[in-house]
Amino acid sequence: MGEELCGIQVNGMQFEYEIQNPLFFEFNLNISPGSRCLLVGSNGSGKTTLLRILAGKHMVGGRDVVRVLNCSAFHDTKLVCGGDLAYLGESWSKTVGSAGEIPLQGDFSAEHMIFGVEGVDPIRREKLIELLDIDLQWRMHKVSDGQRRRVQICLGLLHPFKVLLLDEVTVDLDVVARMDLLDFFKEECEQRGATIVYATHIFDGLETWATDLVYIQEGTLKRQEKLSELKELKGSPNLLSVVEIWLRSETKIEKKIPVKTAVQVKKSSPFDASPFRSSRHMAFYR
Ligand SMILES: Nc1ncnc2c1ncn2[C@@H]1O[C@H](COP(=O)(O)OP(=O)(O)OP(=O)(O)O)[C@@H](O)[C@H]1O
Repeated sequence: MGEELCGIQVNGMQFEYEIQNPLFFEFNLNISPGSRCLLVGSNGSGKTTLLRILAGKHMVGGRDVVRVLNCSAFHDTKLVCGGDLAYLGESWSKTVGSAGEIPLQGDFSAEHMIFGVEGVDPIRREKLIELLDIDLQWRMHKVSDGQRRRVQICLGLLHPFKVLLLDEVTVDLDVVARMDLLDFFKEECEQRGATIVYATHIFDGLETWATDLVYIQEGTLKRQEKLSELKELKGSPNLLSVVEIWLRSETKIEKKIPVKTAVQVKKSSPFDASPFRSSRHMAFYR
């Protein structure tokens, strides 16, 4: 199969953060090229984890399990290095000891960062700077969250991606920037055949933007449909109300995990490994 015919395929994927409790088990997904696919699900359903796996940030199974553009998302590093696979997710941050993740606020100018990326088409760069209304003199330690986010998005889009994975990136943007960006993404799919997977809880304007929808619950694929064929959308005011009904009617999923995978663990108190176990340690958090 030629690369251009491939989008994203996941075949029998298993992934767990905790060995006795896989988040994804025998998970399959097929996203065709040129789609603008919304990834929906409640908090903790696995959207970010799935996008990070598709972005090659976790090694999951062998080379055949997670395929993007007919390459292994994790093993074929040329996907990301060459710019074909782009991921825009969590905001720039760094981990600082006990403070955890804090926003990265070095004194860099927007110009320094954007023009520091090599091999970029200057016309595409100008277009993105204008689209995102970026002032090249912005210093990253003195701008608002939304302004910093615009620079991050610009950097992520400088190379003409073939597959773009978006994790709630428009959340800090004002309504104009968000709508302009969505129009740009639509253009990229229609003109270049790019594929986009977009995880979000904000559905405004997405009924006409998206072509496909994937709904997951607790790591299980519940629905995958063309938006134009989504029956519920015909009888509902908007996508928000359709998704709201799905999420409100969720019931616990029992995963059929083979006994040898479901390692039996000794019953222990949830506080055994907790930093809050000792009241002496709690003093740090007062
Ligand atoms: N680093 C981690 N270690 C252990 N468990 C994790 C880790 N990250 C996520 N999880 C768990 O995996 C599950 C899926 O999390 P994930 O962040 O993928 O969900 P999500 O659908 O993106 O949620 P949200 O809508 O809140 O962003 C959650 O139950 C979460 O607690």
